Amino acid sequence: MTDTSMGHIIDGFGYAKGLRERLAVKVAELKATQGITPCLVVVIVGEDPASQIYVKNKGESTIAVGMDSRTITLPDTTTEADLLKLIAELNADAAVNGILVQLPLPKHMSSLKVIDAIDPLKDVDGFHVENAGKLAVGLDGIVPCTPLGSLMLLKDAVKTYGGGSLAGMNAVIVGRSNIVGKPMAQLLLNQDCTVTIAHSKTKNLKELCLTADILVAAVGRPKFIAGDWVKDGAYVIDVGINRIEVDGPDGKKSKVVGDVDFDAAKPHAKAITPVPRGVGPMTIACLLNNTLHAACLQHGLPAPEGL
Ligand SMILES: Nc1nc(=O)c2c([nH]1)NC[C@@H]1CN(c3ccc(C(=O)N[C@@H](CCC(=O)O)C(=O)O)cc3)C=[N+]21
Repeated sequence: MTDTSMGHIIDGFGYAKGLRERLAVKVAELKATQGITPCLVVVIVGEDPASQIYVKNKGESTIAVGMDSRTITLPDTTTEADLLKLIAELNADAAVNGILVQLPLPKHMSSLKVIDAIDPLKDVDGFHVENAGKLAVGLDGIVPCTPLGSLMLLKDAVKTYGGGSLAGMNAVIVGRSNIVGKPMAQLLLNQDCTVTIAHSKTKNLKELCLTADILVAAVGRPKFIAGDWVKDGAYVIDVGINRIEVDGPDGKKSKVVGDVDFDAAKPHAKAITPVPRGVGPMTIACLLNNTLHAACLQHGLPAPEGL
């Protein structure tokens, strides 16, 4: 590749580190001026080892920015009624500012019902219908962490490498989940992008992707987006976190890859997020951002600005 204005790697890890540092300053201010220490409670049901790693990371990052962190681990055999009862207790506990119930939940529970039970003001995932609805109609609410973090990276990259705003860009989002695809579409629409949401039934997906100035991959399938699906000069945001087995020097080992074939896509892209160290660390940093935001809302204080 001779064109040095292409293939920039978006440093999500570094951006997230900076965001966490700025959050730590705001948390210290809130403590000093209001005597409030934001508290995040993470609830995990079952013993899925991958989930436990994320939960441990979340807890450590929460403490590192000066917030209080509690993790509640419940057995797989917990009933939905028991989980709803716990959520009601956390809703009523004034010391708790944010509640995150780790997904997916065991099959015998309805995640919609569980999320619906969380006080929307404490819903730091931004998954409650009230927060989803606010985002859809353009009211201030809590915005889901992964789309929020993705937007921050995208705005920064377009500013750095494109010189302008997102207005008028063609955005194609591959994936229509409530957690990433749909809220990402709302955020990009609010930025005056022309947004298309693609999914498993979309016809001519490759051709559609090739129209994208902004391509967001949130399908959950390793390397699903091939290099020749990326238009030259596009901004590529890879939301996928897929653990795959690869051959290492001493047998099989596990590795994390995205939904985009990074090596093949990079020469086409203006800028692209890697996996790991792209969107993932931003998800955690935005969770802390949302916890601080939630604590402010609950105390009738304005949301922190300039982060
Ligand atoms: N209610 C709920 N909210 C969530 O936000 C939520 C959830 N449930 N369930 C599980 C998924 C997964 N998730 C990740 C967050 C950060 C990284 C992350 O920081 N990954 C690093 C390391 C990846 C690695 O090496 O394993 C990276 O991408 O660089 C990964 C995964 C949040 N989730």
